[in-house]
Amino acid sequence: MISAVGLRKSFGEFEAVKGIDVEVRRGEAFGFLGPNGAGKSSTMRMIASVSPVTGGELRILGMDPTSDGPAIRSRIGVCPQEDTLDNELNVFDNLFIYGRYFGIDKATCRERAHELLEFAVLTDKAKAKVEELSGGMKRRLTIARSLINRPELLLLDEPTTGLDPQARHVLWDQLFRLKQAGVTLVITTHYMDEAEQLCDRLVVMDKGLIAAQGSPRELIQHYSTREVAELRFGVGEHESLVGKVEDLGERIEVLPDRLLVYADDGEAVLAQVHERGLQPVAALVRRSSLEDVFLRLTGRSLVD
Ligand SMILES: Nc1ncnc2c1ncn2[C@@H]1O[C@H](COP(=O)(O)OP(=O)(O)OP(=O)(O)O)[C@@H](O)[C@H]1O
Repeated sequence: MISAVGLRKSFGEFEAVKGIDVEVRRGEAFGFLGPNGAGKSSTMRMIASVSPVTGGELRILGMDPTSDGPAIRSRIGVCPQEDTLDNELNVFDNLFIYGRYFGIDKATCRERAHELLEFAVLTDKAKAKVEELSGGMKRRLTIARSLINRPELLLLDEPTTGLDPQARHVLWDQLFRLKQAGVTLVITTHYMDEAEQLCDRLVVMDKGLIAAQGSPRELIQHYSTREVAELRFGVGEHESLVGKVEDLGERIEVLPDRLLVYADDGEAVLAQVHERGLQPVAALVRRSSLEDVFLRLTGRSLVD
């Protein structure tokens, strides 16, 4: 569905994407995970064929965005980071009129708009003004709108940023259903839980480059241990305690407010910590996540 080789994007002197290789296969959910400024949106805009490629090769559905932009855009759906719904129109017309832009005939537009309202659980809001919708409803409508041309490939730029946890889960369910229906999804996110929930494969992006790629499980297995013991001591004590616990794990991370000890058996680490007479203010054991992968690869946290 997408093939990028040495893909680059520059804005003047500044290189936002510094040569990345990506292959997205039909039917999968593929993620670009990375912090703000990593180059995710710049990559998505090139894939959406709305921002010119500066260097390297890019093929979308086998076509070249430089020469085949209109043909590509007619076969993909794009859900941008910011809601771009038309506040002047009601919910139904946001779908109907958008469909007309694609040259779809009125009867088909009407039929699809009704179907999509149902899919987005917004049928009873058909006549409502956009401004009356909650943030979650607006995102669902934006996704519904991006499906009006029955795209094979759907691009979603940070689909759940700014939504509360419940609204995020409803949206994930909507995306999951699309995937089951065979739509290829490409998602950018800086939420590790979103990437873990939705993506079959993902790339971790940082500073315009790909730091790692694979399935969430592969990345965690490759770059982290099974578990992590999180130890919270008094403010300013963490650095000085590293020497007392570093032999307990395969790796240690010192964060401003806690020590992370990476080991396959986190409970055994905690037992040793207590045996050594150390008394953390708080301690817990959890499974490794993509956040740990990111920390290992970049020394930074995903969400700052
Ligand atoms: N039109 C532009 N002109 C100049 N610089 C830009 C432009 N668009 C993006 N950039 C810069 O390119 C870098 C990558 O931005 P991009 O939006 O692709 O990152 P991102 O990973 O999507 O981050 P975010 O999560 O904040 O959207 C940033 O440093 C940004 O300031």
